[in-house]
Amino acid sequence: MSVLEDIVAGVREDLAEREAALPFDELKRKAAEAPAPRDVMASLKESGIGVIAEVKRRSPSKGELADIADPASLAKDYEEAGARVISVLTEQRRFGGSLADFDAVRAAVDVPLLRKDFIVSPYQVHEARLHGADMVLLIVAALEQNALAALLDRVESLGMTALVEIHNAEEADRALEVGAQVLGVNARNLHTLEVDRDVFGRLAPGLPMETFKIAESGVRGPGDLMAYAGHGADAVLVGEGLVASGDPKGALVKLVTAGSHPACPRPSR
Ligand SMILES: O=C(O)c1ccccc1NCC(=O)[C@H](O)[C@H](O)COP(=O)(O)O
Repeated sequence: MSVLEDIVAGVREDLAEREAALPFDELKRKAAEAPAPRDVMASLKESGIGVIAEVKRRSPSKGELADIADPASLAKDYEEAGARVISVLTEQRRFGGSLADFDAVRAAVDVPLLRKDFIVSPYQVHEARLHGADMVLLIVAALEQNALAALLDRVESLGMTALVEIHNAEEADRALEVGAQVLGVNARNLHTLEVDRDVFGRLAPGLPMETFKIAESGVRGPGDLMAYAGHGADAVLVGEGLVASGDPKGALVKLVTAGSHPACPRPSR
């Protein structure tokens, strides 16, 4: 079983428990009453290279990353430092995240929030909405094509933005076929868990100019952000480089400053 299959199997087990506790129809009814989603693209398209800052406790590749006693306080630091979007991992078994973390962050900040999880069912999309998500991650490698199309449609029909994650040209084709407009190129190989920052530079030239391109994983400092920007990234998504830095707010300020510096390459549209 690959790492991804293993994670998804656990996600499905946990999901079954939540579905038993709160039936889908009831969840949908409640989610429909949630405040409207924020405009993620308006935030991401502000000038410069935006930073999506992640609340990430641990990971399959690195184990324990940071003891985040107060995710709300971390998120406030991210907001003050200029995060365009805050990503909150809600997968429990391998990342130590939770919907409780998401709720704490939602209550603390006003910036758009990304629910970062392994989404395999419409239930999780409505659940994200119920908890105040504005953006939802869809990982192409974790989904059959029909499911990818249906989930993308579901996310958009609820007024949220889908971040469609790809790792290679075949996944890029699949994402484009279903009409994805916001593409996350993840440098982390889901089989080996190794990070290869060159993946973005290899894939980006083949992606339509009008798509919004987010470089995910491997940003450890301003140099990595600048390099991704040089290859056409519109934004970067950063977890470990912030939470394991010892000074997440300071580390994010450095990235945000680099992303808005006149010397930082800008995507040409
Ligand atoms: O982070 C992992 O080890 C991992 C393993 C398997 C699937 C996904 C994984 N990470 C999810 C992410 O996409 C990252 O949290 C995100 O891109 C930030 O990466 P980083 O800045 O390198 O922490």
